[in-house]
Amino acid sequence: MKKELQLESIKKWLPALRKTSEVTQSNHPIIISGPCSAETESQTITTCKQLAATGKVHALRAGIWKPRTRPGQFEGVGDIGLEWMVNARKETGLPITTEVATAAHVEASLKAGVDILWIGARTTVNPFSVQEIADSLKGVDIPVMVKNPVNPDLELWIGAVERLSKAGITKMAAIHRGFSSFEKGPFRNAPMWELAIDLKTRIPELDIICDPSHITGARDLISFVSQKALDLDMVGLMIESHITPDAAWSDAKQQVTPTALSKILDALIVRTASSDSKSFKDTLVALREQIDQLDDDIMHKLSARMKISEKIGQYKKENGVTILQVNRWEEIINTRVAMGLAMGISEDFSKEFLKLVHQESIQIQTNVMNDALDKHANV
Ligand SMILES: C=C(O[C@@H]1C=C(C(=O)O)C=C[C@H]1O)C(=O)O
Repeated sequence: MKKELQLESIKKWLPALRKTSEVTQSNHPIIISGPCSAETESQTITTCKQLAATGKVHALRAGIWKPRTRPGQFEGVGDIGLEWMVNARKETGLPITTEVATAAHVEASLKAGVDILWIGARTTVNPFSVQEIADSLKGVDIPVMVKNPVNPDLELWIGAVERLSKAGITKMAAIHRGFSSFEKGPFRNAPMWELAIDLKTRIPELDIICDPSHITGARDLISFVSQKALDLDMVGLMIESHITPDAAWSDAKQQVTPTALSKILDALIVRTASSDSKSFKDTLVALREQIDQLDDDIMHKLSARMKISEKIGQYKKENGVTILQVNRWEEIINTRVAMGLAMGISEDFSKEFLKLVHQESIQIQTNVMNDALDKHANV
């Protein structure tokens, strides 16, 4: 059972940032950019000025306190960096945002007049830290963005939003930066888009921004992930930029120059969440009716399959035969995957889908074998 959300009102504040740039169309993504870390005053200010000159950036970011995996790496310049950011705002007129991980960071950022705060993935993961930040923000009306936790736990992500909401923060957004995974894939952090989709479903009023820099960890892949984020109706992108990315003191591989950022943004296709065209709507309705019918068929077939599995379970019980039948299962996987491939269904999808069906089938037979009183208990 999903727990009821403990949220006060969430106000949409990100769209108002559009007026800070030349790109003001209502569906255009909100772009937040700036260096991974503020390194020197000139690096910070020059990067920010070049970003502002593109006319495509709505807010400036820079890390001042950097959580690093191992000690001995560059851990940020500390409070002095806030002054540089404030100067960057003065030079560009753009709002500034930085990451806070402790009450002391919040205090320093508020004192300096930072416009927007964000909570990083390594902080969202820890309810003590999130609560400390929430407590330090009581009575303060500042926008806060919450990155997903490093592990794929939607409840932790939602929990952080709830803690801030209970502290009275109303201007919030989520940042999707991907999830650490043991198995290394093509990206630095696995996007696991389904978690962002689940968050959007659970809290529709919470805007989501994508952070393709941290998902990819590689500048060449940023365009691809950015486009996907827009096509999943995310409202904006946070992309790291640096005047000389290869010489950056942190995350060199994923930063881009302001010029490269501008090119990435120009190439993005911005689509709208809906269309007013009558013929589009009519066609969509007709196609969705076909999907409804097919889903109806699929659900009936699944139900029929589970009923047969239940019968098999009963029969196995009477004959003292085990539930799991590996040979039969292997045969099913092999034949269905081949069938799927011939029909244009990917191997990954067929395998995942069949695994779920098998799990449920085993569960049903387990219930039969054990005469489980509660048929829904996962025993
Ligand atoms: C249904 C059976 O039991 C299990 C479930 C299977 C299925 O859902 O297709 C296949 C093999 C068994 O692991 C069976 O033995 O046929």
